[in-house]
Amino acid sequence: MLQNQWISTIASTLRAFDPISDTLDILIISFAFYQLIQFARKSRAGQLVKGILLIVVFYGLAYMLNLRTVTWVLNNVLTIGFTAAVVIFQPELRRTLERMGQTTVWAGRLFGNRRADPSLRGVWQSAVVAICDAAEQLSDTRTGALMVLERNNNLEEIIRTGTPMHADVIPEMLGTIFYEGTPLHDGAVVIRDGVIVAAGCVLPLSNNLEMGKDMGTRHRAGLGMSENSDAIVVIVSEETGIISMAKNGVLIRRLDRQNLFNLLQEEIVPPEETTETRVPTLKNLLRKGGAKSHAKAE
Ligand SMILES: Nc1ncnc2c1ncn2[C@@H]1O[C@H](COP(=O)(O)OP(=O)(O)OP(=O)(O)O)[C@@H](O)[C@H]1O
Repeated sequence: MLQNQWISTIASTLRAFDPISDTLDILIISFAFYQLIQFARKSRAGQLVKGILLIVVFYGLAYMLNLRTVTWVLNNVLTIGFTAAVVIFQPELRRTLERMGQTTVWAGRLFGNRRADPSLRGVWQSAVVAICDAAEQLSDTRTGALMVLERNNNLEEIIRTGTPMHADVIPEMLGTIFYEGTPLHDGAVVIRDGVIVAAGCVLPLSNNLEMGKDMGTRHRAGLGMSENSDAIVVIVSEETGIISMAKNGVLIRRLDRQNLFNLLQEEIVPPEETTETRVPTLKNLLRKGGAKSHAKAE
């Protein structure tokens, strides 16, 4: 009897299946679950998600066995727990939403993706050479350094914690900033569009428990910055002289000048302008539109 009921339910569900909208439905839900699992795995919310799943399983069992009081308690625990989780994991959720908002290449270009702006290619190319030269020299002299290379995520809040400046990226300038004893040597330098825009900046520290004991707070700050934004961070250890690069919460260690150059070239230097990349950005169109109307007015 129960079996027949199940079969007729499945049959009616299959009959109502719309290949287009239902496939889309399944794909969206699968993607959402995949993102949720990724979020749980990457953040400290992993244990919490396991706990919630356990409560959901108990809730299902209690419901099937018609345990009314247990069902009522678990129902309330889940409702309150969900609200509490949103409050407790607000930073992680915010970061995840910000990551989702990070534009794809095309959308990025449309809204003015600096990473793909060919007009910055020259300035970034010489900045990358200077950063590599400086990192090598600082490593030789065991001078600690922290350099944040801004990409698409705006680092205005970080810049505000330091001293604003506008200086070309040259090895001598970086060497002077990080020379112990100078007022700006503590903290990080922020480089935007191939120009040093601030020094002595305070970065968010990473909570990563897997970081080696041989790494101090400088590395923790560099890693934290890369977890909280799409910036690339170059770190020179004061103790060991080891050069590292942090990207998306991953630290690549023991780089020599050539390795660092190759990585930065790939990550930071905008590609050469070709007919394919010559896509008008919304920003440029607005700028051009503004310039035209300005010219007409004159
Ligand atoms: N939150 C932060 N933001 C920016 N810079 C930081 C931050 N925390 C530490 N630093 C930088 O790191 C320096 C101190 O780091 P610490 O002494 O822990 O590292 P260390 O022992 O020199 O090791 P290593 O350089 O190998 O990481 C500070 O002087 C400062 O310049």
